[in-house]
Amino acid sequence: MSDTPQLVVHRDKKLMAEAAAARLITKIVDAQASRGSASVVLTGGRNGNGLLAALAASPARDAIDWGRLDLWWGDERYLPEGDPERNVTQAREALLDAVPLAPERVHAMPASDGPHGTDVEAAAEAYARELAGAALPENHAEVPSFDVLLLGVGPDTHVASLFPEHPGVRETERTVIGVHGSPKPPPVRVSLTLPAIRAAREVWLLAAGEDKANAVAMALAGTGEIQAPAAGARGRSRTLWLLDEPAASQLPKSLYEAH
Ligand SMILES: O=C1O[C@H](COP(=O)(O)O)[C@@H](O)[C@H](O)[C@H]1O
Repeated sequence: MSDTPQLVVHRDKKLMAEAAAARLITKIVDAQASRGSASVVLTGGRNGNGLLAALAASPARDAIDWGRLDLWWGDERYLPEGDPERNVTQAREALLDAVPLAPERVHAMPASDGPHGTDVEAAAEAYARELAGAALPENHAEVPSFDVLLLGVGPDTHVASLFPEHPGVRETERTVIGVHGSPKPPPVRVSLTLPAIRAAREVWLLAAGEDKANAVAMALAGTGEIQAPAAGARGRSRTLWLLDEPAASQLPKSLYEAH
């Protein structure tokens, strides 16, 4: 596990999204070149969707072999298929509908009008089975060895749908959970847990805007993961925080160099 997070701070959120998109394209192309395919876990939220929109606008997106990319989600709002608040709906609008993905490699989390109906626990178990089925024996884990797992950081330090002091952030066994009573609407969600997140090779945390400054400072100042879930999101080989200057404004300047 990479214990020391790396920080990259960009001038503003547009540059941050463009630079993160360029970084992700390179990472996917490299993984496809060395392992034949790549796997990325997408996040919802403003910064995750900003990255996807920047990727859609980049001419370099054609360097990716879209048919050899697996997409997973870190969390989902448990709503009907096509609901505009679902993370997958927003990702489709930002990027996925514009690129030639293999449909069987787009692993959206279940919807509330799907086979599990309102039973979000059954939906979480089904997604956990799908992840376990995709894990290779050499991964020695219940989830695939994701190349990059993206996480938007909420103003309260939540990542995926793991909220401060909420039961989900204490989960140590399961890889996917149903979330009830989320402090941020909608109240019912599906989320990867911290153990599943920590199986990724690289975890990239995205935060832009002054409303994220306190959360970023808390998570990077040694606050525990129960109080600040973002502090518990670490990759096996790298943990990278991608910020804009307003989001980094409460960090000591000695921690980073602005780009
Ligand atoms: O609800 C969610 O919020 C977070 C952060 O969103 P943001 O708009 O404050 O950047 C996101 O990471 C998560 O996937 C999403 O479901």
